[in-house]
Amino acid sequence: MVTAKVWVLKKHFEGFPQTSDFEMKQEALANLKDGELLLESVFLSVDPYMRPYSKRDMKEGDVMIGTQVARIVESKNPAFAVGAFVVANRGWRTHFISDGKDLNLLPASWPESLPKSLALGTVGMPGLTAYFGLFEVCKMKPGETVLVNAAAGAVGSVVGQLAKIGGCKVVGCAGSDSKVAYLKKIGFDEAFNYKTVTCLDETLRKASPDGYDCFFDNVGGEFASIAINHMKKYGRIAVCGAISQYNDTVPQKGPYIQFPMIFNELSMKGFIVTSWYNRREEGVKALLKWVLEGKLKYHEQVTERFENMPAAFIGMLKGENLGKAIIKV
Ligand SMILES: NC(=O)C1=CN([C@@H]2O[C@H](COP(=O)(O)OP(=O)(O)OC[C@H]3O[C@@H](n4cnc5c(N)ncnc54)[C@H](OP(=O)(O)O)[C@@H]3O)[C@@H](O)[C@H]2O)C=CC1
Ligand SMILES: CCCCCC(=O)/C=C/[C@H]1[C@H](O)CC(=O)[C@@H]1CCCCCCC(=O)O
Repeated sequence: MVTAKVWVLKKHFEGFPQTSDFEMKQEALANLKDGELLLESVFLSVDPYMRPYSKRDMKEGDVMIGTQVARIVESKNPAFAVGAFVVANRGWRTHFISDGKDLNLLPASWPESLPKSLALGTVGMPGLTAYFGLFEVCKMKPGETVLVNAAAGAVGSVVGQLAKIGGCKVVGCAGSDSKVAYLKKIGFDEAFNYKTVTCLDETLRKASPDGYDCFFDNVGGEFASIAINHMKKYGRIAVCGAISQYNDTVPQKGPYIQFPMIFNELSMKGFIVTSWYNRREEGVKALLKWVLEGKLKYHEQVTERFENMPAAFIGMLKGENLGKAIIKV
C-alpha cells in the first residue's frame, strides 16, 4: 500500500497567504482496481490562480488545487504504460490513483533534451495563455506595439517573446532589476522595473511615445488604470489576470475607464485559457517548435522537495520567481 503526502488548506487565506494556512497530511491509497493507475508527481506547479480560486471554490480541509507532471508507476489500464508521463490536475499530492480519464499524456514526440516540467509552463497552461491571449484575444498584428506586465513570469515571458516572433515591438515591466536584465536578454525592446520608476505615466510614454496597440494585462489595479490611457486608437486589451488585487482584503477603487475606452474606441476582453483548449494541440505544437528552434527561451524557478510547496507558492506571489515556478518532488 502506498501512502501519499498531501497539502491541505488548513485556514482560508486572509490577505497574503502564510505557511501556517497550510497543513501537510498523509493519505493511504487503496490497491488498484482493474482500469486504474498509480501515479507519482515528479513536478508540481504553483500558480497565481490558486489564491483567488481557493476563496471561490475551496473549503478548509480540502487538498490544495493544482496540476502536476506525474509518472505512471503501476497500471491496470492497458491504455497507459508504466513509465509514461502525464499532466494531471490532482492538486498538491505526491501520489494518486486515476482511471486515466483526467490525464493528458505528454506528446510522444516530447524531446529528451527538454525538461518535462515545461508541460506546466512554457509548453503548458501558461504558454497557451500567452499564445491564445496574444493571437486571439489581442489579435496582435506584425508591426504593432505590445505592452505586458509581470513580464518576467511564466505567462509574461512567453507573451513578450511571441510578440517578437510575430514582428512587434514589445515593452515589458517586472519587479526587480535582474528581471529587467532578463527581459532585455530574451529580446524585449524596452523593459523597466515598475517598483523603482518615479512616474509610471512618463515611463510608458517614453517607452512608446505613439502608445500601444495591445496591452496584455496580468496585473490589473493601478498599473492597468494608468496604462489604459496610453492605448492607441482601436487598441486591444487582454485582461488575463489581476495579481495586484488577489491578496486585497479591501477592494481597490476604480479604475474609471470610460473616457479612454470611448475616445480611443478600445476593446477590452477578459479570458480564461481553457476556453481555447479545443485548439490545445495546435498551441502546444507551435510552442514546442519555437522552443526547439531556440526562438522561445524559458527559465524555471525550481524549488526542491514537496515539503516546500507553500513556501514556493508564497514566494511566487511575492515575485521571487524568474519564469515558471516549479516544485521538483
Ligand atoms: N486568464 C487565464 O486563463 C490565466 C491567467 N493567468 C494570470 O496571469 C498572471 C501571471 O501568471 P503567471 O505567469 O503564472 O505568474 P508569474 O510567473 O508571472 O508569477 C507571478 C508574478 O506576479 C508578479 N506580481 C506579484 N504581485 C504583484 C503586484 N502587486 N503587482 C505587479 N506584479 C506582481 C511577480 O513578479 P514581479 O517581480 O514582476 O512583481 C510574480 O513573479 C496572473 O495574474 C494569473 O492569474 C495565468 C494563467 C491563465
Ligand atoms: C480573478 C481571478 C483571475 C484568475 C485568472 C487565472 O489565473 C486563471 C487561471 C485558470 C486558467 O485559465 C486555466 C486554469 O486551469 C486556471 C483555473 C484553475 C481552476 C482550478 C479549478 C479547481 C480544481 O482544479 O479543482
